[in-house]
Amino acid sequence: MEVQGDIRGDRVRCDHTRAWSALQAHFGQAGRTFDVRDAFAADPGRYAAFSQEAPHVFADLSRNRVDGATEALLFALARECGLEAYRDAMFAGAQVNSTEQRAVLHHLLRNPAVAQEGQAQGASEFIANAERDVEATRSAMLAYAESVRADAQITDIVSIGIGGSGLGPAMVVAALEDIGTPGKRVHFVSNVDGMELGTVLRGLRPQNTLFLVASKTFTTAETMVNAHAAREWFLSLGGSTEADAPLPLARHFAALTTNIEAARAFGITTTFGFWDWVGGRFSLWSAIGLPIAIAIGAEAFGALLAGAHAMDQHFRHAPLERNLPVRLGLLDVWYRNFHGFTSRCIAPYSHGLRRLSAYLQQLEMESNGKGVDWQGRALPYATSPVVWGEPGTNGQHAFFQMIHQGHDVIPVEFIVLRRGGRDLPGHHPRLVANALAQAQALMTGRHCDDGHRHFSGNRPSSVLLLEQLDPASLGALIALYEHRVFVSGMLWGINSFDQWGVELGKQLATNIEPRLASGDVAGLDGATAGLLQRLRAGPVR
Ligand SMILES: O=P(O)(O)OC[C@H]1O[C@H](O)[C@H](O)[C@@H](O)[C@@H]1O
Repeated sequence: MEVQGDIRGDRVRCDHTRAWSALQAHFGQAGRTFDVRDAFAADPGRYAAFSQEAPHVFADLSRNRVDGATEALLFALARECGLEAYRDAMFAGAQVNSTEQRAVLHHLLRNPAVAQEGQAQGASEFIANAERDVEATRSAMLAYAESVRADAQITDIVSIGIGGSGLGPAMVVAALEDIGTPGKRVHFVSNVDGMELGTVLRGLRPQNTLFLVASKTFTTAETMVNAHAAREWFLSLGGSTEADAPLPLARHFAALTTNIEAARAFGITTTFGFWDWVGGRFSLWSAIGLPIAIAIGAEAFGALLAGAHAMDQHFRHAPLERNLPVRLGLLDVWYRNFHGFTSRCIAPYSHGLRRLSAYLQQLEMESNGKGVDWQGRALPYATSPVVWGEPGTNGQHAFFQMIHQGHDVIPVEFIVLRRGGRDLPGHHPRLVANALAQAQALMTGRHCDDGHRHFSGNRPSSVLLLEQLDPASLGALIALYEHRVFVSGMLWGINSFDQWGVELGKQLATNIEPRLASGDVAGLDGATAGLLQRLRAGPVR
């Protein structure tokens, strides 16, 4: 298929720029000793200058260790690296996933123009074809979702998928459970540990269950093992592979995949496709989002897409200085490579967002946890921070001790909703007060001569404020994170869209599994051989 040119040659790695050297000097002179409290005292306009409006999201970045001079250098860095041209090239369909020679076009999945106008003006043939495919698949998938919602016989939907084929839908369905369809339970199964699927199946009846097998490749070992086990369960309880039988497999299984042939070979006739230009961790907007569409309906799914599209437009068109994904991505580089902060804590003050950290771990760490640049050269600097977290206020009673008083500085991202989900009097104000208090405590600290009670302060945090947790806000929030990862990954000179680092372990597991039965330890390292022999002292089954 024809795609736009390969623009790798236009990239400049961050450490090969003048701005990088200038930032190093700036860090030595001012960055290392920067105190946010002094910055507020010196600049009454600081809150406004470091606030950023974006679609559905308002960000307060004022409690970070940056000032105008720092940001000016970071914007210069972005420009020298060629961020704007690279961003535009991604949107135009260039093969920014260079190690797999693939375009990166998940944004097309949420572009309403694809449905309204068909082919965009001036789009390449490749993009025009992709847009047609998107529209056809989206209509079919949403019609199917509505038919499942209207089907009173189906009470339980079991989505089997892992990584990008599980985390996004599971996170979104949890976040939007308030608008979930009554009478439909959506379950997610990822782990190859039979405890997970077994526990879900225990409460189900085959005639009331729809299985969705979600796998981009339709080869992922965990998903295939679980899908085959689900199939066995279904057939053992009266299901049949015959189309005209009373309980046909074809009616109770659907597949979401780029590998339609493999799904058909499995016996699944209802399939919804997507394409190699949708990375797994960017795929919840595609057919992989079918469990979401069943849970919340086609209209709300459309609102999720529209929120993400609004953020796409902001990222494409806002000047760098007022561009929220850009400002956050640059902050990530500043913290990781100059301050040397190794992790970032995600603290959503929202029970609905309880799976957000897990989702972001894949999005950020699988995208940017790389050690070589796009040409395969070893990088002399760190890339992705560790991303972790738990919803507030739970985290406060667990690990916030370390964030307030531990040796490491850990920037925190507070996610706060103006309006809470359920109207239980008093809960939401208390939740919000806690988020604001934590951010305040981290920054201001509190002097005490007793070292145990001393809070050093000057601990950075950001606040992302949403009106409420609705589909549009959630779509915008997720797209914000996607683009932020693009920005920092671009500056670091890495390919944010491959994941070669997951391959070796998969291959070794394939080699080890038969050895658990045979006991053959030939050629294994001492530790693996020792553990294998110990495990064989009793049956592993
Ligand atoms: O959707 P699948 O092909 O089943 O892949 C599921 C997941 O497994 C892979 O190993 C990758 O690490 C992920 O990026 C991917 O999302």
